[in-house]
Amino acid sequence: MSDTAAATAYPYDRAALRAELATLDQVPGASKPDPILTVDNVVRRFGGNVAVNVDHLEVQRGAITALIGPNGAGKTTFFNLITGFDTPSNAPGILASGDDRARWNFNGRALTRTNASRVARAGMIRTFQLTKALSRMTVLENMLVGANNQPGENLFAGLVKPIWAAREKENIERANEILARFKLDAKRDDMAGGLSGGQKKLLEMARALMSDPAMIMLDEPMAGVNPALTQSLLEHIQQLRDEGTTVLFVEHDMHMVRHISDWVVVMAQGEIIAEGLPEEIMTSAAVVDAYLGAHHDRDLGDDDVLSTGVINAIAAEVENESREEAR
Ligand SMILES: Nc1ncnc2c1ncn2[C@@H]1O[C@H](COP(=O)(O)OP(=O)(O)OP(=O)(O)O)[C@@H](O)[C@H]1O
Repeated sequence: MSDTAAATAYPYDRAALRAELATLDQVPGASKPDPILTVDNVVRRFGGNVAVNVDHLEVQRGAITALIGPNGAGKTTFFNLITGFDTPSNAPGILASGDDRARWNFNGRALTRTNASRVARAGMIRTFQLTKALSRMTVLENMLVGANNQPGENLFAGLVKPIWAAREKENIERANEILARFKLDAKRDDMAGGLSGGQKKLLEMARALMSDPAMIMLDEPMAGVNPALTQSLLEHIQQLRDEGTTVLFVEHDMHMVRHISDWVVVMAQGEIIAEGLPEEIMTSAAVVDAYLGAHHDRDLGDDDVLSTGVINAIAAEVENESREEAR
């Protein structure tokens, strides 16, 4: 790409995207210039425990958005809901119009309460905190499971050998390309069960790309990855964004959050309590005070800083500020 093309290739040019994000209100539920995902009124209860209670969230197309928050904040449950692996607790048809209050739209399509395989076909693909690599299949076979044009998915195509064979060939070629990019090509015929934890994470991300998603949702991509593979994972995520894929990821590793995200959403006790640019979310005076108290010399990159107490302190701080502004 020429320099001029790169400079005008918004939203995939990071500097332009960042500049646009910097003009936004840094408040929970902030409107984005071009949201790929919009979520409203999503509630999930487990008995008396409200795990997720998201009023409104917009995820900017083409950006890397980090979803952070302490253990039990509701991040994974939120991922499960949006991707059809779980269903909201709001009763459908609660409005007089018979409309479902919980709703989310992705890439121009209503996906509320849509099952996981349809969500995947709509272009929203997720990975899991604990990798779901199928250990008794080879690496290549795992990749083929990720293709969303598998012959078996369509009875007609499955029965007609030429269509089946052509698709399989196409899928194998694509799998080979992606495996090479992730430096897993040498492992192609090995059982996935024999890969290291970090390689399984890479395989999971590689498999997610088989269906060419518009948005990839990564649940703790760095957990269990050794330092040697960390850099490689970071580069893959940034490369995806640079190619136009929207990335939404949950992560406890604050160095990673600060290093690669364009926007940060903070969740606590099921709610979105703050949103903003990474440097502002992690260094704004209110947040630093709330996180660190007297320890101003400490780096917010430290994982342990994100304790529940600290997040609750931020929530209180944000609430106080909005109350003062309302006066
Ligand atoms: N299947 C379940 N049954 C009962 N409670 C659940 C279930 N899944 C999650 N929860 C509860 O919902 C809340 C949110 O959990 P969730 O795993 O979504 O948080 P999280 O932010 O992803 O945490 P972590 O960072 O530790 O992964 C927690 O209180 C958790 O105990």
